[in-house]
Amino acid sequence: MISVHVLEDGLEPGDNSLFSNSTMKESLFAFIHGEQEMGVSRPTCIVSEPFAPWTLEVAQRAGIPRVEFCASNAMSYLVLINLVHLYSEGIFPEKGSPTKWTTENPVMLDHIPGLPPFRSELLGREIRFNDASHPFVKLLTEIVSCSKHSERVLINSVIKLEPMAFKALQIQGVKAFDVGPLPMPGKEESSSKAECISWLNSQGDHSVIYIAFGSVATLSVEEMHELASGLEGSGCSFMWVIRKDNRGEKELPQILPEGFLERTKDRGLIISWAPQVEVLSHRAVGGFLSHCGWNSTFESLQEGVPMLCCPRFSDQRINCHYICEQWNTGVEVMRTDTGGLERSYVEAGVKALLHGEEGLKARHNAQRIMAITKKSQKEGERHSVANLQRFYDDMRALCCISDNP
Ligand SMILES: O=c1ccn([C@@H]2O[C@H](COP(=O)(O)OP(=O)(O)O[C@H]3O[C@H](CO)[C@@H](O)[C@H](O)[C@H]3O)[C@@H](O)[C@H]2O)c(=O)[nH]1
Repeated sequence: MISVHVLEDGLEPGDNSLFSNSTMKESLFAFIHGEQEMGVSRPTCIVSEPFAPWTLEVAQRAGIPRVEFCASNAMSYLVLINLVHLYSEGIFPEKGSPTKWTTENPVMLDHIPGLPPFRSELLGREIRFNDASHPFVKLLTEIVSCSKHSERVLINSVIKLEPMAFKALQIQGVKAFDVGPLPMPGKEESSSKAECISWLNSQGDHSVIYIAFGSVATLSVEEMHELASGLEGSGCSFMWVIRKDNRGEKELPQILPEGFLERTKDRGLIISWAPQVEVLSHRAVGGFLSHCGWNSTFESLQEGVPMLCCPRFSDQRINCHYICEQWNTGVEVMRTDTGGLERSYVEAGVKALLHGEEGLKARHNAQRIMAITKKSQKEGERHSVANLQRFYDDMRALCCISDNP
């Protein structure tokens, strides 16, 4: 049974200072201490997000282990804990000096022990730093140090999908456990479920492109226009999630090209939140245009749906690399020189995925991976469940907790 306790964080609404916060530190310690006093349900460990290194100090004060949970995959975790090392190798140009590498002119990085060389552009612009005093670099240094003190790292992935990254973690001494895929909690607006499914029921097999950018990434109005025009030009049916927070106070006609809704009303459905897993498992869905968030990537693989990749930031480039180059379960939308969306590229990508040779191959590979996932589930011994149990047993042993305290 899971019981949820809400702790005081001392933050103003909208303040996301998760990384270091003394109120949270004290609240968490007081909570653990209180539970320990009561004895019956004393915590065995702290399971912490890597980006909250302050939880290590709380765990040490409470005398319990800290374990990390990585909501993304093993490769992303590996990159995270090696970034400071990459910075110190000088792979990022000094301010003012000519760029050593760019997206257009990538170089191969071979600095991560245990990992084959990978293309530099997998590391997005937002994490390319050359200044050791930058707050992000300082945070990373703390993350790396805490990671070394973590008993285990639970990763929301499966080893069969990324054996090399798990191997590299092992080589680097990280005790990584694959515990994915973990189910995602539903969201309130799933009341659109009946509408979505009934609309999909009226569409042909594999004829619909589903478009969603997860819960964080947003598109500018210009990008919305390019995406909409590309969809229109493709002539394909589409289901498009435009979150309320991505349109603010504006109504749909204000953020989409003039007349777009009217012209596409017979073949398009726009909603503010979809029952994504149900949508992906529907026979009518032929492809998923996605930002490549890890959960979306995983869900698409589990349902055998090929992807049209449009990564935005963070681990999404790594996920896109897996999709397009390792598993071959999708294709990437071409970008403009400045990295933006362009209608003709969107149109070409949608057509290629739904009707082209590349799309057919991607679907075939996605279905092959889906079959592997389903098979291992059927065998009843889901590796991840076994790993979670093993982790739990280990933590209990570490804390010397018996069943009858
Ligand atoms: O209309 C929608 C849109 C999304 N989802 C669900 O929301 C989740 C979205 O997760 P994900 O694809 O991982 O995207 P984000 O929510 O943006 O995830 C953040 O966290 C991920 C895990 O760390 C990272 O991989 C991403 O880069 C980061 O943006 C998935 O389970 C979807 O099924 C819905 O149910 N309905």
